Amino acid sequence: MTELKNDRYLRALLKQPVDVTPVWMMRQAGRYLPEYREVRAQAGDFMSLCKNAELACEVTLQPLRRFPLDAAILFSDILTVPDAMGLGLYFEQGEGPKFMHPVRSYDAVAKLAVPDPEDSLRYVMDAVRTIRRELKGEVPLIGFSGSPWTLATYMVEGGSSKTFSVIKKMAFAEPKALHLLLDKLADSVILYLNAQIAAGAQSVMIFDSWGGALGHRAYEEFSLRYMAKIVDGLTREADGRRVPVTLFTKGGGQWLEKIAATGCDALGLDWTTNMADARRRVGDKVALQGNMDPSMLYAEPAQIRQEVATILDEFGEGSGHVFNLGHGIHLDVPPENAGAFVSAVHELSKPYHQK
Ligand SMILES: Cc1c2[nH]c(c1CCC(=O)O)Cc1[nH]c(c(CCC(=O)O)c1C)Cc1[nH]c(c(CCC(=O)O)c1C)Cc1[nH]c(c(C)c1CCC(=O)O)C2
Repeated sequence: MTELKNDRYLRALLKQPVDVTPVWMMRQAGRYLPEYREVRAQAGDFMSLCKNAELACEVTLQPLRRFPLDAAILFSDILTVPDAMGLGLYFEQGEGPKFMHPVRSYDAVAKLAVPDPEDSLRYVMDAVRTIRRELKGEVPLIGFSGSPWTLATYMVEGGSSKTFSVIKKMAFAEPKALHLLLDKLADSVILYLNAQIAAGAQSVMIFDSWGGALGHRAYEEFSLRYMAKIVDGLTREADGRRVPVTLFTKGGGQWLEKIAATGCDALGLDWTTNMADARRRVGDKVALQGNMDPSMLYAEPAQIRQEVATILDEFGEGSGHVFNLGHGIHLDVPPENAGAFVSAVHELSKPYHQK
């Protein structure tokens, strides 16, 4: 195995000393980069890009050529898992992801099988292996998955939703069906992430993008419980190093203590949470990732720099902070502004690591 040249992202997740605060951006590979749009056009559609290991590797590396990011994230999607379960994923222009066969009854859930990651999801593992090889130890590679609840929202609703009325109806009128679905998804995600780790992912992140749509008791019952099951089932060491796990519930600020108690290594924060409060509440247990509002990247570089300075100051001295946006980068952000963000984190964070 090639030695890792820059490991500050992994070190910060384990709260080990670093020289500067590491930074990466959710959705750092994507449509805001002209070079991505070019490769995407070459591939045809988005899923063909995900299924081509060489092209998926190419777009993973694109943002790293432009900016001194401290981690690469696998180019893929959370919806590969339900697709492998046979739901027929497709993307409608301008409307986001859709499923041909949504799952809406106990019987439909009972028929779903847990996918073998080295079979129907082999293209993802091939992408991980290719990216690891091409990274040549420059920075660590992050693998990822959706949370069972977030995956289930797409599978039951049939696509994106604003109200989540179909899945909430299932949650409260037919809870047995939803629990069976969430349990199968948790098993699928454990196999999927462990296969990514075996293929070379050095850290994994679980995106619970829609956990914040649940009430506080429902969040524990339908989302947190299944993420905890996944944390318990994950391989936590590879190549003689710990494989840190980050849980990100968007809109989950009120549940930080409970999320930290799952045994994960780090929490992803969106921009609605104050970093100083978060550190006070859970900073002795877990590292924190986040949390600039992605819309701040529309501002002038000087203002972006000021916002970075404020968030660094909120976190304060010492390790345990991975800088990021509070959610994915918007597709119409000028790439130069993303560059100003990344440089600001490295330049302004030095004094916080000098003890
Ligand atoms: C909810 C969710 C999805 N996918 C994902 C989530 C969880 C994170 C979040 O909350 O944003 C996760 C995801 N999707 C993608 C990544 C790649 C890695 C990265 O750079 O962070 C990751 C980590 C690529 C992508 N996934 C998608 C794109 C755009 C595809 C394109 O090129 O047209 C990319 C770069 C497609 C996708 N896939 C999904 C949506 C809502 C969309 C956007 C649809 C649209 O805007 O048309 C589902």
